[in-house]
Order: sequence, then C-alpha cells, then structure tokens
Amino acid sequence: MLKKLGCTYVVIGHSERREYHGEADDVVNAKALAVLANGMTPIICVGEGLDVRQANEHVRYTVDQVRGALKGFTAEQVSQCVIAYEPVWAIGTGEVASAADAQEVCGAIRGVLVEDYGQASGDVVRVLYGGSVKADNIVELMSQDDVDGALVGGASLKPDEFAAIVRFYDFV
Ligand SMILES: O=C(CO)COP(=O)(O)O
Repeated sequence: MLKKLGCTYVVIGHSERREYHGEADDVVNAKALAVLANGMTPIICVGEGLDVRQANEHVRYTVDQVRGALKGFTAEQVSQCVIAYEPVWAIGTGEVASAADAQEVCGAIRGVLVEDYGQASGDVVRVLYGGSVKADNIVELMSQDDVDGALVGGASLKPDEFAAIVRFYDFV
C-alpha cells in the first residue's frame, strides 16, 4: 500500500509505535524486510527512555535495538537502511540531547554496523539524530562525526524553522 502511494521512506520502530503498539524489535525487523522487499528505504528508530539513560545503559540498550532490528540482514540490506537515534526523553519535550550525547550513541551505532557488517556498510548507512531538533541546535548536531542527518518532528510544522534546519549549512 505505501509503495502504491508513492512512498520512498518508511519510519519504523518510532518510540510511540514501540510504546503504544507493541512494535518490538522482531516486528521492526519484519517491517524493515518488507520495506526493503518493496523497494523503499526503512528509517529504523532506536533510542532509550529516561530510566535507561539515568542508569547509564543508553549505549548498550540502543545498540541492542539496532542489532535486533537488523537480525539476519545481509550487509547489502543493511547498506540500504537509515538508522535514527531518538532518545525518548528528548522527543517533543524541548529537551535536546547535547551534541556530545548524540555523537556518543550515533558513533556506537556506526561501530556495531562496522563490526557486524564491515567497514563499507558501516560507512554508507546514514545515522540520524532526532529529538527536539531546531534551527538553533542543528549546526552543532550536524558537526558531529557520526550524525549524518536529523529526523525532525515538531519543527517541521513551522515553515521558517524547518527551512532554516534544511539550510543549516548556510550558517556553518
Ligand atoms: O519523534 C520525532 C521525529 O520522529 C522527533 O520529534 P520532535 O522533533 O518534535 O522532538
């Protein structure tokens, strides 16, 4: 159905789907395979809640979600995926992870992709950060080595704000 509607990217495993619709890693895995089989690109969302962050388990937790979502994938399939790190405590709250927080987890995600699927796959996968991204924090987030882009929620509903995010490179 999404393919027929002309969709090219499909967001999977968003924290709201995980929380309210039981979209666990096995479902995310099956959906990502279905998206790829239909010639679209899965954007696989991962990220920890506040309790996990406070327990300092965020890297292990998020990396486990990535591995669960990609279980059984070939390196070629992985190369076609986008991963979005969205710490749940930063979504729609105005609470943005610091650029260093984003880099820590996005870097760890890239690390496991390289470890499990090789350097070429790890390099080609786009790792995004999402959670209260705005015009005034996009430059710092995008300057991190392993943050390749952003998954923007609320700010995408404000034309001027979103345009400034998309054109962040004008401010670098
Ligand atoms: O969940 C998000 C995008 O999928 C992020 O939303 P906000 O940018 O509103 O925090």
